[in-house]
Amino acid sequence: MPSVIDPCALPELIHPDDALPMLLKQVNTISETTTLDLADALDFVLAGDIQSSINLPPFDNSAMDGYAFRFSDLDHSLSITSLTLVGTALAGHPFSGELHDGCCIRIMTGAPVPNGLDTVQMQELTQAKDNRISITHPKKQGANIRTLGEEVNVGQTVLSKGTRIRAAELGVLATLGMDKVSVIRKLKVAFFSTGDELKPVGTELKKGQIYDSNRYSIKGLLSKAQVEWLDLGIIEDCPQAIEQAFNQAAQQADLVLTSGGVSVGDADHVKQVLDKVGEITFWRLAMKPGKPFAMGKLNNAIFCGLPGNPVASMVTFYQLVMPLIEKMQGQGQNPRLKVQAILTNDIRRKPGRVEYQRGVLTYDNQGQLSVATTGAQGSGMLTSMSTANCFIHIPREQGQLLSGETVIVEPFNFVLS
Ligand SMILES: Nc1nc2c(c(=O)[nH]1)N[C@H]1C(S)=C(S)[C@@H](COP(=O)(O)OP(=O)(O)OC[C@H]3O[C@@H](n4cnc5c(N)ncnc54)[C@H](O)[C@@H]3O)O[C@H]1N2
Ligand code: MOO
Repeated sequence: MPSVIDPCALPELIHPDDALPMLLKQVNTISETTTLDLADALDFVLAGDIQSSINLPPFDNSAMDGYAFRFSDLDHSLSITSLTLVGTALAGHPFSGELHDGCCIRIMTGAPVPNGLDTVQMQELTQAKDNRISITHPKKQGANIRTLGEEVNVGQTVLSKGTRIRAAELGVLATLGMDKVSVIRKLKVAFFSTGDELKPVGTELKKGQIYDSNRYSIKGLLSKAQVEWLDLGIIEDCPQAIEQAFNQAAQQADLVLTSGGVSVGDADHVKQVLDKVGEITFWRLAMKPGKPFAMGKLNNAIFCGLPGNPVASMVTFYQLVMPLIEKMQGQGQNPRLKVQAILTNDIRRKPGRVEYQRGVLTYDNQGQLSVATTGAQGSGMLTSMSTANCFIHIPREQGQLLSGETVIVEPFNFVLS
């Protein structure tokens, strides 16, 4: 029984592992699709399965620069056979001459292997003298040939609905010869910061004011998530102004994100306004940072209220909003990689909330994964996110941790890197 509990860990707080399915249950995938030129499709999500209309490779071709011949023409009582050179095949320029017994052709990587020849030997294992080529025997018939359809057959499903088109998928679609692709339209996300203390960058600060950093980190995250975003700026701590911004955001977006004003302070109006003009699905999670995270609905839009503390807003975006965006965009959930690592410093903490400490994960020359925290973990210290390459996941009931203990680490994926 732990002696001291985190005073912020009220019993009614929802475990983030329970919050995520609740959150995902509230959202549907966008049904509208659009057809794009392949060149414009990067980072969109496929609206349907992709079946190949061709075989890959479309013809037998050489995997090496060398010589093509019939395996049966080799004298298998020897280890080297001399064959007669009768022509050349280059990529894009097939050989079209006669092939008699005991002949070979010079062939380059990617060139079609003529009907009747069945094996290629790489140039380095051959010797050319005039039109005679001495070939060191390959181990087997068919060596160094990439055969028709060995990767993909006509009609085969190559990519599934819900796949995000990354560089590799763009290339795969091009390999299939597709110039157009049907995708799910981009999610529209509106966001604003709340807080009378917030000033835009490029202006001068008066006493008590700070710069609005959250709109920038959230914009960065939204850009990585490949959504269409609408920045509604900084909204003052005034219920009427927040209500007006909510209405504007909900008219234009599928998802409305705010930062700040979701805790219990006298100027924290976001939750009350949401309660008035929309509906609250849940509020306050047993997570650190990120406790006051709120989720709800604003007319047809989904609402997520991120806490104002800059690290809390990024952590809740990554842990909760990102999976929600993935679902709304029709993408399968990206499984988050988690690994075990040896902690190299003590962590003092009280049980009560799941914690996402910022860490630096390293792989040492003994083949060991080690992790150190980035230092002070205040949820206002955004430099801790910038220094980190991973989260150290600490379970709700865990008390302090000592150097040398094994911890679970979640390396940042492309959204945070
Ligand atoms: N009595 C309690 N106080 C607090 C609690 C609590 O449970 N009881 N929770 C704490 C936790 S945990 C968090 S996280 C914060 C979150 O509060 P809010 O979401 O209401 O955020 P604000 O009060 O508006 O701001 C918190 C903090 O962050 C700064 N901030 C806000 N917006 C931005 C921005 N866009 N860019 C940069 N920095 C921002 C703001 O100035 C405050 O310092 O509440 C705790 N309090
Ligand atoms: O722990 Mo709060 O959730 O970020 O400061």
